[in-house]
Amino acid sequence: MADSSSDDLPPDRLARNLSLHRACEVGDYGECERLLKSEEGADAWWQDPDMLGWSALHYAAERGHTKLVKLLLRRGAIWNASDLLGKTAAEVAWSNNDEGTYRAIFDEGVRQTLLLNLLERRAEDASHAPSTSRGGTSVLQDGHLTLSSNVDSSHEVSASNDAFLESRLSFVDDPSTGTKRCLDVDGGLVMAPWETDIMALSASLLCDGAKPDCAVLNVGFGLGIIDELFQARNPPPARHVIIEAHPDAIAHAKQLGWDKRPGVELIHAKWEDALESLEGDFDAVYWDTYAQGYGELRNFLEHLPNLLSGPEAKFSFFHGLAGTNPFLYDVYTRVAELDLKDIGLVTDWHTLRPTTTQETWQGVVRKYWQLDTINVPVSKMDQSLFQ
Ligand SMILES: C[S@@+](CC[C@H](N)C(=O)[O-])C[C@H]1O[C@@H](n2cnc3c(N)ncnc32)[C@H](O)[C@@H]1O
Repeated sequence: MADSSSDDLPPDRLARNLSLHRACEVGDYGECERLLKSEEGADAWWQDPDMLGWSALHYAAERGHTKLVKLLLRRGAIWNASDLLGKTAAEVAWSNNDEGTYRAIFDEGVRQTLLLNLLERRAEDASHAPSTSRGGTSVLQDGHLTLSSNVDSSHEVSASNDAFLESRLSFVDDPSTGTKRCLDVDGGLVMAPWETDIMALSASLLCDGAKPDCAVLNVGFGLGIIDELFQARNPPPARHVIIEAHPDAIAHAKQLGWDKRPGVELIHAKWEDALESLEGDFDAVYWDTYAQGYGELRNFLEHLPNLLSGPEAKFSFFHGLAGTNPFLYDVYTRVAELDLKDIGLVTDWHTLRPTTTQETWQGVVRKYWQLDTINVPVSKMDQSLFQ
């Protein structure tokens, strides 16, 4: 929630903010316009700490006043502000089956996120903000989306790719399957067997129908689950490149013999560095790293056109961005789709209902996945560009 307790506000401003909330509740568009217009007006972003942290947007969304929702968004309402229970206005609309209002907030979220991504890319050289997707709170801390959260994970290694790569990993028994899982130094789950179904779907979306002597690139070894799935194909890929940056993950891969498998090239480097010298015409490319967020995925996309072998080549990635909040997850799905379109790729989303149990999260610092279904993408060059 925005940091503004009622005690901090002068009484007249507090009164105007409360009036705005009441006007939003009853759908008085004219009164809202009046309150928001004047220089001394109400704050569209203000959240009432005495009312569960609701904002004017929550009230307007709850009552289905779509036109008012749009007005508030134009006048500074925060599209992804959550109340004290963690609910955004869009989720309130969704729970009322109000698709129109949900859509209005969703569109604004996509617009703002794309804009922020663009600005961030321009400012990239000046400051490279740390970000998280896997491992960190699903509430992103990278400036793309800032939703208040009770969990402060900024001190954890998953908040910075460099800090993560300098810290130790442990490969330990997974309590739900007995096979291995990989944890970071803070107990963040880097990779675990519950994701095997997701990896299997991704591998089959990428490789079904590929030519027998295909070339695949996997970024991020983790437990090597998707790599095993690529190798299990008949015949296995003629060329199988794995880029992995963490020394402990490389050691684990070597222990499993990945450095000696025929056709496999195990590259110990950050993908950001490895791609500079990687010769590649890949038929399938998969991206799944850790302690990186949407900004890094977007940077990776810029390399994709050079990596893909041609119109039939495919790309996929682990979409865990905002994996604890269905609304933000939807926004990221759309933003990724638009960014992929920007580089000439068309994306199909396949949904999967992953199975997790209580044991999946035993001994783990945070449950980074809490949604019922995951969106698994497969992208291919827009065929209409070749006609
Ligand atoms: C979630 S795991 C990948 C899991 C894998 N898909 C599997 O099936 O087991 C993420 C991996 O990405 C690696 N990684 C993190 N940052 C990286 C970077 N900048 N470049 C390359 N690999 C990176 C981590 O060390 C980790 O091994």
